[in-house]
Amino acid sequence: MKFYANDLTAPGQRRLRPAFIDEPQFGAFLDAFPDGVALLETDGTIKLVNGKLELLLNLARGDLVGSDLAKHAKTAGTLVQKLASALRQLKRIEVSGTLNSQRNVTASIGILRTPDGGAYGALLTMRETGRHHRGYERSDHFRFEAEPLPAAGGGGPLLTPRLSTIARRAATAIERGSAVLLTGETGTGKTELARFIGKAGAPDAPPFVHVNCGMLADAQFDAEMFGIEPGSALDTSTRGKLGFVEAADGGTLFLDQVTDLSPVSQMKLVAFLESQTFSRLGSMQRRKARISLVTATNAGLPDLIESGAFRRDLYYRIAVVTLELPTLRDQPELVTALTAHVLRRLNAGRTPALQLSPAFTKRLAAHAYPGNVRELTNILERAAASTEDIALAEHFIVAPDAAPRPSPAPSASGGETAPASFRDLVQAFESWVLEKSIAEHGSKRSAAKALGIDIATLVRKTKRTR
Ligand SMILES: Nc1ncnc2c1ncn2[C@@H]1O[C@H](COP(=O)(O)OP(=O)(O)OP(=O)(O)O)[C@@H](O)[C@H]1O
Repeated sequence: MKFYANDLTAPGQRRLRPAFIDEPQFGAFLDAFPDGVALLETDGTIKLVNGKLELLLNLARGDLVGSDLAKHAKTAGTLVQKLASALRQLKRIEVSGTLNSQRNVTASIGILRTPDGGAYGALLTMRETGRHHRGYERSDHFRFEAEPLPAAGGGGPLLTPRLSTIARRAATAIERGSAVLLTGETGTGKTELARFIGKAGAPDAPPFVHVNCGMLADAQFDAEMFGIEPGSALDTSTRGKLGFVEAADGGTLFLDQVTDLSPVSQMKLVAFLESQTFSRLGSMQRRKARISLVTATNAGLPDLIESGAFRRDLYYRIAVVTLELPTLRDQPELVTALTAHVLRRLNAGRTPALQLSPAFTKRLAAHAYPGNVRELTNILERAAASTEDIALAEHFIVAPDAAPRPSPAPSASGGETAPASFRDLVQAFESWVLEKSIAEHGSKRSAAKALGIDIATLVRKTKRTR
């Protein structure tokens, strides 16, 4: 069987043989490949693509077949342009890069030749090497060389013995296919740890998809989590949409602030976790998801479950292994190590270098850090911004949010200041109630529910009181 035919319109040139392309078994054969594959004419016309390539490029088969490969560089990414120009020059090429679908790939163009050396087509292959979801924030990986705390594998979080044990337990649970729930106060490093155990950012790492559940409105839940089928009635872009679950396939789905999900979204999440399958919006096809599930919250889960704000059945599914991260005030060795680490970063390229006075260091050691690691970093960054060289006690500035709050009801005697108006007093009291409730319940959504007001009202009122 010949895979090519002489082109009648251009004698001497060969083209991919149509009969071969049209074989239905051949399409099924290509679809069975785990990598993206396409067959092309030497002029760049795409003749055949498999399902994996559609997914990688986030383009529908109908848009690809019959079109010029170069045409898709804008939508799919500049890497496609490199492949197209290599094909135009009939050159073999292998390139790596990130596509606009946020997938990291290695792709190649191989030229198909007849026994006499004439080119008659090309084979494009594309292999995924790891990916991150759009909107996902990559935090810097820390390289901490100083003793006594090692950074995980030369990058990732600084690990105290307690954090190391937690990381090990989490990794073992993930290996065994158990869902891991990370709890702990804000800024204790739940996200940092989730990234570490999910190997996020490492070369050739499996996908790690970070979903901030507080940003997932009910109306967008299905489209964001499960995606939109390309070409379906719901697909306004005609290219479909890659959902978080599909993007995490083969890697980790990290649901941050999972307690911020509304009851309806919680119910949908239970259904997905129960069946481990999902359908893209606009498609009936059930798809299997192979994901490791890691969730996190800084809210008091037992109270949320007790009050009915968080579904008990969802809790049992996500909390197969629950690990609580210790606070910074419980790990003085982490304060020392992080301080050295952050100072090194701040002093890179800074002259004169920032130094900490004994008084400043003493305050660092004595502080309670309600905002944990995030707060320590902020305190050091504030000091760096407020002094040229030496951070003195006066440069130890705690943000108003973390400082002890003044009494909500100003004294009626007024003292030296003018008495506040009734409206101001009411607003001050209201803001105190709201902030206390948010701190107690761990999220604005849960606080709104507990107070019996809707989330929009709460957000509006907290903005007004800032
Ligand atoms: N052990 C650690 N080593 C180095 N940096 C850390 C460590 N723990 C936390 N951090 C840094 O502190 C900041 C806050 O950490 P992270 O976002 O992981 O906290 P969190 O527990 O997820 O907070 P929240 O509950 O508010 O979402 C980040 O910049 C993170 O990189």
